[in-house]
Amino acid sequence: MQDDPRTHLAAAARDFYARGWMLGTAGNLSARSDTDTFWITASGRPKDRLDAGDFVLVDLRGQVVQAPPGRQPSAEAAIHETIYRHVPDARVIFHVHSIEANLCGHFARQGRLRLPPLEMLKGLGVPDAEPQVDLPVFANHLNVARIAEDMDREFTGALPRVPGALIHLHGVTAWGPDFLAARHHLELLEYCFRYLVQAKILAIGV
Ligand SMILES: CSCCC(=O)C(=O)COP(=O)(O)O
Ligand SMILES: [Zn+2]
Repeated sequence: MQDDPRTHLAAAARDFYARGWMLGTAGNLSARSDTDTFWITASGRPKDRLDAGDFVLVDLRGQVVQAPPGRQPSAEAAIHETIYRHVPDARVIFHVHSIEANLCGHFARQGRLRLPPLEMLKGLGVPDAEPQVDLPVFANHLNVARIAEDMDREFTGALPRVPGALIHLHGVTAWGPDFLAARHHLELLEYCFRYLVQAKILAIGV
């Protein structure tokens, strides 16, 4: 049970809820199970109290493989599928709704958010001395399939240099090869967002 991905996902959700990133059932988390399937949070569940009955096993074509009674996969499972199909080393995906991520969408230009050139970017796999790195920003759509299609098109051209993406006025998604790396990537992106918001308030050019 200790190594059940659902245990790790529930613990991550409690942590993110406590940080104010998954309030009011917002967000969804997933982890690859084997080559073709992943566990994802069921839709509409409170993220501070998930248990094994709050996860659905789906395959990379969106088919439900195993679901507890009355549970549907996250409405945003198609976004997770798209990332798993394109990013071979993504095995854990965290999607959360923080205030700072949503404010930073307003700083994006032409579907890109320039990240601040901080030392912290090394933790996102950018070791450059003077980094100029953009995070992809996707339009939000009521029809989640459209977001996934936009992401599929973009990632078919090139994968983002950092393991994450923003959906405007919605939230951020970060991924990694394991639970710890995915959490670090999410924390580092959220740190960048807080920095950008503070820099704007202080009128510091980034
Ligand atoms: C109140 S959050 C609105 C839906 C959303 O964006 C989200 O992340 C949660 O959707 P889910 O179906 O995974 O519960
Ligand atoms: Zn969402």
